[in-house]
Amino acid sequence: MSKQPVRVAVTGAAGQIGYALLFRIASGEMLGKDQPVILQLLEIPDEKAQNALKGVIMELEDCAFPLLAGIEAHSDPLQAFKDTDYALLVGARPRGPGMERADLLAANAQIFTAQGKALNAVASRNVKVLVVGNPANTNAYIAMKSAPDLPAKNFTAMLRLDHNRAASQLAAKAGFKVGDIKKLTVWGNHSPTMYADYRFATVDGKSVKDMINDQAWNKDVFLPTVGKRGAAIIAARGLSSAASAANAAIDHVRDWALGSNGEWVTMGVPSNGEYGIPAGIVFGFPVTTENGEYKIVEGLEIDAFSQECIDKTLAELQGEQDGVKHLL
Ligand SMILES: NC(=O)c1ccc[n+]([C@@H]2O[C@H](COP(=O)([O-])OP(=O)(O)OC[C@H]3O[C@@H](n4cnc5c(N)ncnc54)[C@H](O)[C@@H]3O)[C@@H](O)[C@H]2O)c1
Ligand SMILES: O=C(O)C[C@H](O)C(=O)O
Repeated sequence: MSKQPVRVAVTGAAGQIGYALLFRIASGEMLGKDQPVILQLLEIPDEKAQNALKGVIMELEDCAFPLLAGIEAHSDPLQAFKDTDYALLVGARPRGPGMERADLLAANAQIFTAQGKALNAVASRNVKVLVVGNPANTNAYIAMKSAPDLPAKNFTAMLRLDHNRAASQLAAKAGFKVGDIKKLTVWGNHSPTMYADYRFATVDGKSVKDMINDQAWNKDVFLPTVGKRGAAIIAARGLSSAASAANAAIDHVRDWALGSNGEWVTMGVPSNGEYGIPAGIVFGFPVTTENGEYKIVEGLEIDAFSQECIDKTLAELQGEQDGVKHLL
């Protein structure tokens, strides 16, 4: 018997990431090749954005995806999030010329407060939320705080792009196949302060740290390369990463919904105090996923260098989250 469709809301649906994301969701790459989906797409109430969204919908129709059970276009989050099972919050206010970081935080706080409230009011009580729009961890925190009737654990931020970038850099350095790496993680904020940690990583049971055995490369090449990869792509393309970000969103939600088969993946999730991260901070952690739930991998040893890196990214996040407290 065929499955009932699930509802997937995507915000910023006419943007760059949306264009790289929607077709893959509709083809079954995110929730499985047997799972019909209804897309509930949100764009700003602006003629140009709504027209662009119409064009994207025409293209979705023209793909004749057998799993695409419906498409809706909206400009109001209360309609876009109605009964939704998944919400991918991609749309955000980009930093404009002369805009200070505090202005960016405030502009996004407004968007994610409204969207959190709308999810609280109308989404499925089990909605799984992924925030992609930057600053992703803080936006997820704002949405979570604005949705007190939904489980806090259902609000997550995207660190998977950092995780995938780290895997790829390590594979190139040590000469293994990128898909063979296990037990890699990225701690903290989706920003240049993130800490990509390969101390526990293995390939065919062998330690990646031992294979590389070069702490200077870790500190001076690997971490800055992964941390500044987004900026390097903007410099090269003149636009921020979109296909790789959409790919990471697919990976994040697929593993959350369908399970990681015991493997570690990185998700930005609200802390319950693990590793000394204050409760409620949305932080990148290693997790395993099963039956639609994630579980933070606990008990890992944190050495002095790692603690220093974790403290730095935590301090940045606390600064961001303190900066929006008065708006919540
Ligand atoms: N977490 C990550 O790893 C990661 C990676 C890459 C990009 N990003 C972020 O993702 C976001 C989207 O990137 P993009 O390249 O698609 O940008 P984009 O500017 O091409 O598209 C964003 C879209 O969101 C829409 N939008 C803005 N505010 C909205 C709102 N309140 N409701 C609904 N839609 C809204 C805009 O109209 C636009 O169409 C940016 O914030 C970017 O910095 C995050
Ligand atoms: O949009 C950006 O500022 C960069 C993006 O978060 C990325 O990591 O590629």
